[in-house]
Amino acid sequence: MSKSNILFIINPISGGKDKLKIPALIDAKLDRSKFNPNFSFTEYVGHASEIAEEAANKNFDVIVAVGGDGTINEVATKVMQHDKVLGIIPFGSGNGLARFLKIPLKSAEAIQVINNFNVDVIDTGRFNDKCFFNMAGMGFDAHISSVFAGNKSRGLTGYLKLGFREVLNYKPQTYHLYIDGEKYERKAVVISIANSSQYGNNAHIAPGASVKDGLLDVCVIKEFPMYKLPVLAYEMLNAKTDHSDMVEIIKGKHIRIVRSQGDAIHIDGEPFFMGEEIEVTVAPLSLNIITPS
Ligand SMILES: Nc1ncnc2c1ncn2[C@@H]1O[C@H](COP(=O)(O)OP(=O)(O)OP(=O)(O)O)[C@@H](O)[C@H]1O
Repeated sequence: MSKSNILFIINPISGGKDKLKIPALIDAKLDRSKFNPNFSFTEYVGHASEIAEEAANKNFDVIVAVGGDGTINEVATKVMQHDKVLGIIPFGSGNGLARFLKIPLKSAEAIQVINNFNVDVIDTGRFNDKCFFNMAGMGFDAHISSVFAGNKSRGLTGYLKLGFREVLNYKPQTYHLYIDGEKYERKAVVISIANSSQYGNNAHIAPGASVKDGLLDVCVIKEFPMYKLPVLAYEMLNAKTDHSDMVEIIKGKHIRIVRSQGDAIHIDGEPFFMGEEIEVTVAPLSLNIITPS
């Protein structure tokens, strides 16, 4: 069997520590009878996407994102467009997609998953012209993401501090949702469109979501009194939001969202701005990805 050229794209600012040690660890653990490895470190936002595009146009068959959901998004978009294979070494703060796919968070074990080379195919989402792989949405979390983006370092603690500060002033919005022909009007704090079940850090907003069902889960977090925040956190950490009175989940293939004003949205946790109308679709079984068998 001929060896695959494999490129590891490492994001030095994503949440995990010790990324500089990754090349040495890969050198020690990667199965050289299957792979010829190469490494690149990202230097700015969007760089992972440029590196992945270049690698896909050269002779790399497998491209590995070493980072969190944002890095995975940039790399996976190019991998999918060029019909290559994506690998993940989770190194983010949340690692939503990696956790959902049960890719080990310990790097040595994640490298072993790559060595085993079990290639699966999963659904992906579109949010207007942008691809998403784990979760995209709008509302309070997107607002926080856009404020947090100015921070030099990532990490859960800073994110939580900012969240507590902003939550007191945040006002819910009214959204018009058109899901596979049905119309819903909802006042919400957050609208999340879930491909996998979880936001990251084992917070499951859409416990019944599957990346292989050709559907997206529209999760509406309704306005709720602050004292119920711990209840929502408990429900998410225990994957119980499908029975919550704070969260409504509607599955669909084609979703149009109309809101009163353009505002921040997030795509796999990274902030962008979009206008009042957003079209969301699913591309069933469209990404080749290495998962534990
Ligand atoms: N050298 C760099 N300097 C600044 N930003 C970078 C650099 N390299 C990559 N980025 C950006 O960092 C963003 C966030 O990375 P990533 O999502 O991997 O980490 P995270 O936010 O800690 O993880 P998670 O999304 O799982 O919580 C990516 O969108 C990427 O564009």
